[in-house]
Amino acid sequence: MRTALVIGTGLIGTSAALALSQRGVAVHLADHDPEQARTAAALGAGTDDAPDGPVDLAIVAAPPAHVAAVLADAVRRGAARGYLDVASVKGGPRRELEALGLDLSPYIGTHPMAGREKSGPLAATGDLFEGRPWVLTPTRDTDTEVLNLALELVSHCRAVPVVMDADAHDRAVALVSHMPHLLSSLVAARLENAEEAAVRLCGQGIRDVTRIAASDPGMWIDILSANPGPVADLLTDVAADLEETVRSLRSLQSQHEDERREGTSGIEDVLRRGNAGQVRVPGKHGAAPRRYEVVAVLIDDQPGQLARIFADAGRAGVNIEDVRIEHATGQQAGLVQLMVEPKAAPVLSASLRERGWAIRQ
Ligand SMILES: NC(=O)c1ccc[n+]([C@@H]2O[C@H](COP(=O)([O-])OP(=O)(O)OC[C@H]3O[C@@H](n4cnc5c(N)ncnc54)[C@H](O)[C@@H]3O)[C@@H](O)[C@H]2O)c1
Ligand SMILES: O=C(O)C(=O)C[C@]1(C(=O)O)C=C[C@@H](O)C=C1
Repeated sequence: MRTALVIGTGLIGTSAALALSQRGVAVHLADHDPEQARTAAALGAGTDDAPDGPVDLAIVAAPPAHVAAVLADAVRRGAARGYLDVASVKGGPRRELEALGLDLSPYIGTHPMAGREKSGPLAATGDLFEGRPWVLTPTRDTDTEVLNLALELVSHCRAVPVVMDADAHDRAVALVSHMPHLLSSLVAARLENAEEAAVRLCGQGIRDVTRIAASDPGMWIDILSANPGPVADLLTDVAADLEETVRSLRSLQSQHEDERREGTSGIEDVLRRGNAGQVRVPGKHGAAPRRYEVVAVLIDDQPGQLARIFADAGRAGVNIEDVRIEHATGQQAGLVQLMVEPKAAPVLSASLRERGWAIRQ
């Protein structure tokens, strides 16, 4: 692929454009808000000048409700040799396109399983998709050339291609993305009118559970409107689990020992099922989940601290597999948790301690 046109230069469009530009593809940027395309261009994602003729690949990264219209317009203009979209839902946009009666052979629906709770080009990064699944939904009618262009895009973004049927994709993301998003919003919503004395105690647990609740409601209304059935089915099951959990908790308040025992076993069941589900969440680059040891380091909230820790870990010959930062409420300090292979944990702790870092157990 030599040339690409990204239509919709927000978080996802600009992230893909940055990755393509970094791999030498000439990227043109377009958005119904020209300011967004200008910002993406200023970030080095490409040019906001219109291409002279058809590009190799047009990437539509507009909100799901606009995808079919934007794609249809691009196809009618003959903007590219191949077309794809990156919307979080796949069945609805495809059916809308079919209803428009277009030849869909130069089109493939795709969905990168990476994102952020922030929108717009300023939130974009060229490495957003690295190691993440990127779903491709070819049909019998999809041109091989278009499938290859999509695979090239996925490879330039260093993502992992996963081929799926559009409706199977929508059922899968209902489970791993859409239902969890609503649950995150519901948990965060409990904080809206909570007492300040409680809110200021927020630790890492609630931060982990509520990060995605900060996302743009407009985008998520689009996503959920295009996949309401599967999400409602899952939430019905969650609601039944919640009722059962409430019953167990009420039993724990009982005067009778056997009822309390039943309550304990109900709660234990929920927690154990949670453990069993959590270990199935894939690890880095889609590999089997790994257990890492945590080396916790207390840092001052000052510029350059993280870079120094990483450099010191490098000097100790230790690869950091993952990292988490907990900010201490009301203090200029934070706890950095470095996840490393179990063998490397004592080596890293000793080496960082030697270099003056405060290690916490
Ligand atoms: N945010 C995520 O985590 C995520 C992850 C994977 C896929 N997606 C999908 O990627 C797409 C873009 O999402 P985003 O998070 O980048 O949103 P965003 O709000 O950051 O960007 C969307 C951009 O599309 C532009 N736009 C809106 N209507 C348009 C139109 N008719 N023509 C041209 N441009 C138009 C907006 O001006 C904006 O710049 C959506 O379809 C979304 O479902 C999002
Ligand atoms: O990490 C996030 O912020 C996301 O919300 C990303 C996420 C997800 O649920 O994993 C959200 C929607 C997209 O369609 C794909 C990815």
